[in-house]
Amino acid sequence: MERNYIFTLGDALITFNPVATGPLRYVDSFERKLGGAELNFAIGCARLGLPVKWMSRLGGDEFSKYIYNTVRGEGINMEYVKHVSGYPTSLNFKEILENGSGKTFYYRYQSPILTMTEEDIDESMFDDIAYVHLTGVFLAIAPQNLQIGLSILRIAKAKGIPVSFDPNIRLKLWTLEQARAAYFEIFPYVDILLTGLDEIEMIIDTMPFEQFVAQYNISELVIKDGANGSKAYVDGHWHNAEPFLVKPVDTVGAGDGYDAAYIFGLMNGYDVAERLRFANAVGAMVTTVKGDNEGLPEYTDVEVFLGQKTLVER
Ligand SMILES: Nc1ncnc2c1ncn2[C@@H]1O[C@H](COP(=O)(O)OP(=O)(O)O)[C@@H](O)[C@H]1O
Ligand SMILES: O=C(O)C[C@@H](O)[C@H](O)C(=O)COP(=O)(O)O
Repeated sequence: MERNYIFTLGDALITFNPVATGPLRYVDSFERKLGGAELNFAIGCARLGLPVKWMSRLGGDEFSKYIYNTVRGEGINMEYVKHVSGYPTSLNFKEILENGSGKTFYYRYQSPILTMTEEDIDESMFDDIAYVHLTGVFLAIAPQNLQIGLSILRIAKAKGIPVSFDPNIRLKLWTLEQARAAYFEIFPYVDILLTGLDEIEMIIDTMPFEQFVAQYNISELVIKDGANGSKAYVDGHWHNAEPFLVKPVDTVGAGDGYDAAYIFGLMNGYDVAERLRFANAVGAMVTTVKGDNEGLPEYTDVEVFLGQKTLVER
């Protein structure tokens, strides 16, 4: 069987984007949108043209139907998405400031994904998988999710499937100590670590990056740094990539889009410099559109952004 799919799993959110910037308490209207770190990643992959499977659980409410139809419309494989009744879709209200930076206010107590167990993971599910991508948001949502994540990673390791991981640290969902304990169980399975600069510093504290990757046998440490661009430590060398100058309106989702773009680069044989440049472009593009995933580009949009192609508009 051909291995061509990317596999990810996580919780979907209905994300309410404020129509005005500033403190949430003064915002009286919101736009109903879609979120969830791994789902944003899956949409990012699908828009770039990569086959992707997103595993999840959806409730039986109206929001879950909207999510199902939207995700299906993006062309994401939903073989491992099931509806469960009695669990309402989780909500996320965003606060956005003038500079596009955001805060998250979760209403996420009984997510449908709490019904997922280790028994839902089966070796045969990975026969056609080329890459596995997990993030710390899934791990943070329920205590049993670490064991689910580890089962997936053990299968990936046994089958030689490369694993990427984004800690996506969310201290509104768990404590730093809980997060670190889980991450250090995950790291030995990780090939490509995609992380924010501030979060990797929180996780490994004063340990030098080079020592950390050697200790956990991580082949690529990719560090995202917002408006400063990104860098990677690969094969014993650091590679820096300049940021693109954009006017951000909503920075939430840039990291998820970056991850999808970086994996796209790997799957298409880009060298490190090309991967970083391509992913920087996608991250920057995401910040220019309101919503976690509305700014995720198709491949042609990136070519246009990079000046490699001219679009005929009318
Ligand atoms: N304001 C910005 N200007 C230009 N590029 C940006 C901006 N914000 C994010 N990016 C791009 O998106 C990437 C991911 O954003 P970042 O905020 O660092 O991710 P995360 O949310 O995972 O911490 C950055 O490394 C950069 O390439
Ligand atoms: O899944 C969540 O809890 C939050 C996501 O919906 C959120 O949009 C997100 O993860 C964005 O992350 P970023 O790409 O690091 O900004």
